[in-house]
Amino acid sequence: MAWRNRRGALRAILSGSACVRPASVYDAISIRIADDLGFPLGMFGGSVASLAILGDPDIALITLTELAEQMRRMARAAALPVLVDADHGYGNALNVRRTVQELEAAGAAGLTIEDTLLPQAYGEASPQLISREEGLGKIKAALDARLDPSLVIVGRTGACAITSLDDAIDRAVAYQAAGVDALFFTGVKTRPQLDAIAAATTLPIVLGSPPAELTDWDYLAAQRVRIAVQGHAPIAAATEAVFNTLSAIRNGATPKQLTGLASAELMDQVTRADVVAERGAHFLGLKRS
Ligand SMILES: O=C([O-])CC(=O)C(=O)O
Ligand SMILES: [Mg+2]
Repeated sequence: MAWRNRRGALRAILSGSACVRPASVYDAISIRIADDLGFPLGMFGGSVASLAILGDPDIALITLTELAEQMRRMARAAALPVLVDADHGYGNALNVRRTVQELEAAGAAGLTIEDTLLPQAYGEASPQLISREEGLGKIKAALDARLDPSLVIVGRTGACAITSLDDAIDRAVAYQAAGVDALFFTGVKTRPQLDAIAAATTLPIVLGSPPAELTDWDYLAAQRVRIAVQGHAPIAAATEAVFNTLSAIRNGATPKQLTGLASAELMDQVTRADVVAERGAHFLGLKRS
């Protein structure tokens, strides 16, 4: 089955020896561009899902149905494997099971479940974690829900930035023992922190948007970091482009005066115009121009 190939490709990254920098993807066009540019992996962040679908910041207003539908659209548009940020799994451990089922059916190659308390708690300005026990229950539920054993389940902890490095390691060791395929850490700031994490665990590591001190890919690879997320610049670039284009039009520019637009060739490429024309000829009796 085609999904299995994508999941196999993500597994090959995790079991390889290099540190991959995924493309931040969020819709059908962005995943096709990432695929055409030769990225080996797409990352569908919860923050960009919120932006692309709701135009909202990353505050857990998005629903599982909306996330899964967007993943389905991307999986249809390109075969690039996608690692989905499934946040806290959209509820408790039983909701996590449902989240895994929906994202698996939508064609995700893998997904991450994190231990951040979401949505934000009443009266708490700074992020909180759920307990280690509840986090572990969610991870076990995620593993239990998987029908295709090749679907990659990543246990993610934000403890480094919220509680402590020791807590992050403690949680990761528990997720590892439960059987996750990889460990995702956010908030790791220094080499000694990463060294300690790598020494205490054995699974492949995913790092969320690492700081400058952690951008030597060979060093990261040597610490078993297989995926280093690079933020989500493409949707910011797209927002700037739409803003500039609409500003110019609003200020009186004619279509010919606009700059920074995709060429006709690029638009044909992202819409797979050749393939569509081929199908039109085969199935609809259309003459190719
Ligand atoms: O997935 C990432 O790169 C970080 C994250 O949690 C998000 O953007 O929602
Ligand atoms: Mg997120």
